[in-house]
Order: sequence, then structure tokens, then C-alpha cells
Amino acid sequence: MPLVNLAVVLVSPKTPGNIGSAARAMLNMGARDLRLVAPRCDHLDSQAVAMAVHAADLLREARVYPTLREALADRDLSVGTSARIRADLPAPRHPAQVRPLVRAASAPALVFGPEETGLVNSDLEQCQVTVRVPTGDYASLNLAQAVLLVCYEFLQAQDEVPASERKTATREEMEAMYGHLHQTMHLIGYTDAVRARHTLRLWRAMLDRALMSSAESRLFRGLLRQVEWKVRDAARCGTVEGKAAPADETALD
Ligand SMILES: C[S@@+](CC[C@H](N)C(=O)[O-])C[C@H]1O[C@@H](n2cnc3c(N)ncnc32)[C@H](O)[C@@H]1O
Repeated sequence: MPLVNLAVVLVSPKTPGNIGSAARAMLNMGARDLRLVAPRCDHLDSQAVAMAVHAADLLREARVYPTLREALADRDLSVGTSARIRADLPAPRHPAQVRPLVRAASAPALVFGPEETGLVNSDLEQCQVTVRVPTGDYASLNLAQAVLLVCYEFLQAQDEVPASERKTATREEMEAMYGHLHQTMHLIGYTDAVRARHTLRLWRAMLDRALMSSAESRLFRGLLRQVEWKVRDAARCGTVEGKAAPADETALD
């Protein structure tokens, strides 16, 4: 079965040959949707076309985005990839461990980083999960080889069970929800400008694990709207019902 609706996102790739080889690897695994975020070279360069071989159409059809957020907006699962383990982010998983997530998704994306540096933390924060292909001591795979291996793993997952009918929230809906959560946290004094990023990161990791549906993300935002309304109404009337939570109950970070 081909990887019907999988998008492969290359963030800021530098070398045309790598983009062409990545396109070839995608076609090998049955994926066709290539997305480039702020590429640093021409993806239709002759070297890219030569390395793509029969996948040159994927290069011609590739879409270019200014930001990762825009490239992921219509996706319901985004999986980051990294050769490195980062101290300040959740540990990456073995690719086989994300099979249940892949099976639940109807519009997944795989995100790969630039050749020299890999994805930065703010890119990985936009992914529900990060995977790392186990290797020998030298962990850094060539970009196209990483695309081939991780797409292969996705293919195995999709082959096991047909895609679910459940409508998982898109990344655009989830990002809008996180923006709303951020705003509400500030309004109620749950966090401040210094701690906000870290606090939100903890909440994002927890809520991303829930694989919310569109309806559930709207339900959550309904709760946030009610909190906002209540706080503003109390401020208008000069009363606040109930007590604020003790500091140690809210201080997760
Ligand atoms: C050449 S690597 C970048 C290496 C970079 N020095 C780093 O430490 O992340 C280019 C991209 O291939 C993917 N990649 C390379 N090795 C990987 C591995 N072992 N597991 C998962 N992805 C890998 C990642 O997307 C990475 O950003």
C-alpha cells in the first residue's frame, strides 16, 4: 500500500542532490507530497533532477513554504526526526514506537532538518513526537537516507491497519488552541513572560499526546473562552468568586 497522504517536509535543505535523493526515496515508499521550508537552493537544479531519477515529478510538484508552521497547517500528525537527543526536549522514540500514532492519523507529516544543524528546538516543539533511527556510534544519517528509513517505518505502520475514520485536529487547529491557551495563561496569571515558553512546552507535550479530534480542540477552546469571560466579568464587577489556586498547585515548571 502506498503512503497515500504522507507529507515529507524538508526544513531549509542546502544541497540540491539531497532534495533529489529524498524525492527518490519518497517515491520508492509511495509518498508524493514533498514540502520545502525556506530552501537554501533551487530544488529544480539539474543535480536535484538527476538524483531524483524517476521522481522528478515530485520535485516539480513540490510546494515551498516560508515557515514550518505553514507547511504543517493541514496535517493532523507531525513527526520530527533527529539524530541527537536534546536535554531540554522529550526523548526521541524508536520509529516503530510511533506506529499507533501513524495508524490514527489521516494526514501525517514527517519533518527533516537542515544538513548541518538538524531541526532546532522550536521546530521540534511543533511536532507531537520526535523519532530517532538507532545507529552505531555515528548517528547522523544522510538526509535522503533518513527520509527512506523513516518513510519505510511509516509504510509498515500503515500496512498493519487501515487509516482511522476519526478526524484528528489539524496542526493549524492545535496551534490556534495553543495560542489561545497561552493568552489565557497570561490573563489568569498562571505564567509570566519569563516562564511562558517552558510552561507552554509542558502543556503542549501533554495535550499533543492526547491526539485530540477537531471537536475536542473546539471543546477545550470553549473552556478557555469561559475562563476569559469569567475573569473579565469579575474585573468589570470588581469581584472574583472563589480563591486562586495555591502557588504550588500551578507551579509545574
Ligand atoms: C545530516 S542530518 C543533520 C545532522 C545534524 N548534525 C544533527 O545533529 O541533527 C539531516 C537530517 O536527517 C535526519 N536524520 C539524520 N540522522 C538521523 C537519525 N539517526 N534519526 C532520525 N533522523 C535523522 C534529521 O532530520 C536531520 O535533521
